Amino acid sequence: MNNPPAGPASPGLPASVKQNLQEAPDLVDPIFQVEDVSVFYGDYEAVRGVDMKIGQKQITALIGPSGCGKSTLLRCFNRMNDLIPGTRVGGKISFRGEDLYGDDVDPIEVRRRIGMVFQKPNPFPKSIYDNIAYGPRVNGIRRGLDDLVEQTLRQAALWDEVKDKLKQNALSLSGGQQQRLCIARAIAIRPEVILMDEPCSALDPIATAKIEDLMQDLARNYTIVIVTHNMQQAARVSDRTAFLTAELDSAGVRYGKLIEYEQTSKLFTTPSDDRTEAYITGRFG
Ligand SMILES: Nc1ncnc2c1ncn2[C@@H]1O[C@H](COP(=O)(O)OP(=O)(O)OP(=O)(O)O)[C@@H](O)[C@H]1O
Repeated sequence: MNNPPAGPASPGLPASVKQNLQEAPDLVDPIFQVEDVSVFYGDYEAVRGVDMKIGQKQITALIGPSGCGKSTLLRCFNRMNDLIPGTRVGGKISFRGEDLYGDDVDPIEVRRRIGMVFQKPNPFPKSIYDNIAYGPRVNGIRRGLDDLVEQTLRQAALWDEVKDKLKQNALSLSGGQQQRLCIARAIAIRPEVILMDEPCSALDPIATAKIEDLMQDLARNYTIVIVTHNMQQAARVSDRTAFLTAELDSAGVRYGKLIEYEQTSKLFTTPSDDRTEAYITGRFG
């Protein structure tokens, strides 16, 4: 992160996106604190030495070229990497001040508090209603499910489209509706954080716009961390952006590295590292 300033920035974002870049609130009281985090798949170090803080009720975007470790880093935030055999996380991630990887921490409880939405919509092959009610039922909620389902679908901006077909199979919905249902399923158990791994990459621009609007609504109550390949999306929705890239170490081994982490408005207008500027202007990646 010590490169000289990149000079006058000429990032390749459309003027409409640049005009709307907002100053993010200050990063006080972060919900996650990441200290010197490295992730290994067996002997391979996919991500090396990441330090960052994630703001509460903010949207944080992770961007960077393919293979730089965005999804790997994202999965660290709710211990999804634990589910991949041979994966090891070094360094420390604190969640609300507690070591997320501490011996007494239950990873299932972690994933209840920190939900995840994936690239490809993956509703259960059950009714729309049961997709939403599933998590609350598993958590012992039996009463008031109808209200909870309605409230959750409203929060996910899906109620009006599905209220007359709650018993219909969720797989009959469009891709964009399925993804909003997956977001609704994630928020039905009232998590504190929602992790999103390229949630719009399988969607058309109209469905993408709906998810982006939804994210901004949800950020009033939830912390969101999103991996996206779409820089305009990062610029449109996020408060802070982290740019990662893959570098070669002295032994010629590739590893993912955090290059710059800043307010989104700053990163996309006056990046301080040449590599960030090259990426956001489309000169590499
Ligand atoms: N389960 C795994 N086992 C071994 N190596 C993996 C595994 N998952 C990812 N990797 C490797 O770790 C590195 C980072 O991968 P990751 O998927 O996190 O990158 P990414 O930036 O999210 O990429 P993309 O944008 O293409 O999705 C890559 O070299 C990848 O091959």
